[in-house]
Amino acid sequence: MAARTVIELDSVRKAYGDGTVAVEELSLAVHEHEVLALVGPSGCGKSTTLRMVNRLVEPTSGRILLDGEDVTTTDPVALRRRIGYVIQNVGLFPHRTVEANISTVPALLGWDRKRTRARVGELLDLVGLPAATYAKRYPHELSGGERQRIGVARALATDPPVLLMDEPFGAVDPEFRRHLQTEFARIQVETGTTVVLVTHDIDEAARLGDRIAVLSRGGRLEQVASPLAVLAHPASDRVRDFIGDGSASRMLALARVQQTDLESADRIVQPAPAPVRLGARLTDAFEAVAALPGAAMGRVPVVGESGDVIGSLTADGILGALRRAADAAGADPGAAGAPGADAVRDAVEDVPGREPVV
Ligand SMILES: Nc1ncnc2c1ncn2[C@@H]1O[C@H](COP(=O)(O)OP(=O)(O)OP(=O)(O)O)[C@@H](O)[C@H]1O
Repeated sequence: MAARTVIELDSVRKAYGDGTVAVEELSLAVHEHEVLALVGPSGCGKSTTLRMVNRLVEPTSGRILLDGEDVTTTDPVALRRRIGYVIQNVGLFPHRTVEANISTVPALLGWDRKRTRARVGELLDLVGLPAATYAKRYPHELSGGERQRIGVARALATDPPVLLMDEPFGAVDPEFRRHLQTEFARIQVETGTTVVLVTHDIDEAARLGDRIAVLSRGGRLEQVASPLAVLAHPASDRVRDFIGDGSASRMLALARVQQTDLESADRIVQPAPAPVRLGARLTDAFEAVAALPGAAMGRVPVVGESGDVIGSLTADGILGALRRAADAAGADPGAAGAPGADAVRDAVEDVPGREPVV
């Protein structure tokens, strides 16, 4: 069954007062429960697009529908209660405690104290910051990453069906950013919230997005597809330029080890290296194969759900898996020069023990 469309942009255009065209004839549908990552170079209209959905910016022409209802005819205050909004640096109220910050919208909606307090506790648990420690703190008593998480908790307070996030992890250092991304992915799966995530970081988009929409300057939609399809088969030179190098490693992170990638377990050299699980990310399999000493002939055992060894994986198996992933994403993996195939070839080039790829 086709996913339900929650947000629909229909030929939306935004020209600012000074004549700058930020968004040009943009048509795009966001499906229920998905994370749609909106990416593109600086100034390509990502934030403008996001802010038109919750009416912080009014479109010049075109229509934006939320659950089939034209947002321009919806009361903006009522609209924003249905749409959570998280921005970089969060914008927490500095003189209010964490608890009061998260309670902002519930208070506007007239929730009683008991219900609000229970909800604050739930949300703090959800973002991994226990109420006993954090509820009474002020924003200046939190780290940047903690503030960011409170921003997410605040945006989710009334369980909005839609969450708009504008560079939500932009202000934190790379290592913690990764951690927040993992947390966010977990929370999104748990809540099922439909999310539009603006980022200029293709890795973040590939990691978190169910689909990626790539915009180019002037707010033109270049491609909207799954992360693998975008990485393996960029629709235009502008998309290819934006993705830049490194798409093989991103594809490794997105594809999984499947039964068809395996060879027999017979040739595993003893003592056997630590196994990889069927269904593991190719990144993990790649790292396991790359770490093998030469004597192991570049072969790791693969275990099934029961923990039994069901086969072995080599660098060529990983290459095959990447080609399959590229294939499934729409590229022609066999074609010389197909971006997926080239990227894959480069990715496995230095793995010890692999046969040369002909
Ligand atoms: N209020 C405004 N008045 C005039 N031009 C604006 C205004 N806001 C944004 N713009 C312009 O519209 C274009 C799109 O801006 P927008 O902020 O939507 O891009 P973006 O893709 O989110 O950029 P970034 O990644 O740098 O945040 C830019 O050229 C910007 O200068």
